[in-house]
Amino acid sequence: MENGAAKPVIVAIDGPSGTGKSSTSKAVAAQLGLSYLDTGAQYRAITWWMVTSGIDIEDPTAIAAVAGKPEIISGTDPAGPTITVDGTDVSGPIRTQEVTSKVSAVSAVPEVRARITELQRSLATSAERGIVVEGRDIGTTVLPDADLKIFLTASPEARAARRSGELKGADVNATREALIKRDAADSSRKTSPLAKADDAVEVDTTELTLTQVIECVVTLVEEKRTAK
Ligand SMILES: Nc1ncnc2c1ncn2[C@@H]1O[C@H](COP(=O)(O)OP(=O)(O)O)[C@@H](O)[C@H]1O
Ligand SMILES: Nc1ccn([C@@H]2O[C@H](COP(=O)(O)OP(=O)(O)O)[C@@H](O)[C@H]2O)c(=O)n1
Repeated sequence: MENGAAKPVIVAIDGPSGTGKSSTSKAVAAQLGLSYLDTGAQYRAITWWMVTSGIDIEDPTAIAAVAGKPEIISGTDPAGPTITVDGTDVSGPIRTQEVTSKVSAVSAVPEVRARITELQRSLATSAERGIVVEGRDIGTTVLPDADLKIFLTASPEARAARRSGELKGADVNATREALIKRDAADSSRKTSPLAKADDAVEVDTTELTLTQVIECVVTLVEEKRTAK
């Protein structure tokens, strides 16, 4: 490191849907001058490609056979994260209900995970000042040596209320059921399930404001940096 610049810091933030991973990670990265990676967006992007390419989502063998085909590129600036598939901006299309309902099946396929995990590790090691990476298996599998691991949780009711607030007109009960179903699929898959790493700090965000969660994580990162 030249001129005593801080060593890169790697932060892993995992947890189920609607716990605040994306909003927290983006804000923490922006505040600390770090890169930011939304790994869910990568799984959504490969799912979007499978759907638009006519691949049968119910057929893991068919998914595995083409998992290496699409080129997925993530831009890691927290002020404007980007995601493209074969050069096409897919930041909008990856958020549709169709992709959301199919992403767990696609991301359970080991060949898909191997491919995306490789991309994630490469982005993490090339981030000059460090990176905040958010997902489901970052602390357990993708970056087991991360400097700091956070596992965010919140009650299903709070998570559903947050999510249906984003999706105009969405029914809270239907959103809650869909979240619970996706969490169950993500937690029970064989390869790299959603799980808290043994050395992760668990933060229950149910009763916290987003600002409080961001402050809590920034403080934990600063503590780790000082100790490094
Ligand atoms: N602690 C919080 N309190 C209230 N709303 C929150 C909190 N954290 C996040 N949110 C809101 O909940 C929604 C989902 O947050 P997001 O960061 O996308 O979660 P995740 O990435 O875990 O799915 C967003 O609209 C966000 O602004
Ligand atoms: N590290 C990760 C991140 C996401 N995923 C998958 O991608 C899906 C979408 O992730 P996301 O973070 O965009 O989901 P939301 O919490 O934003 O709804 C998850 O439900 C998982 O199936 C994964 O398997 N591993």
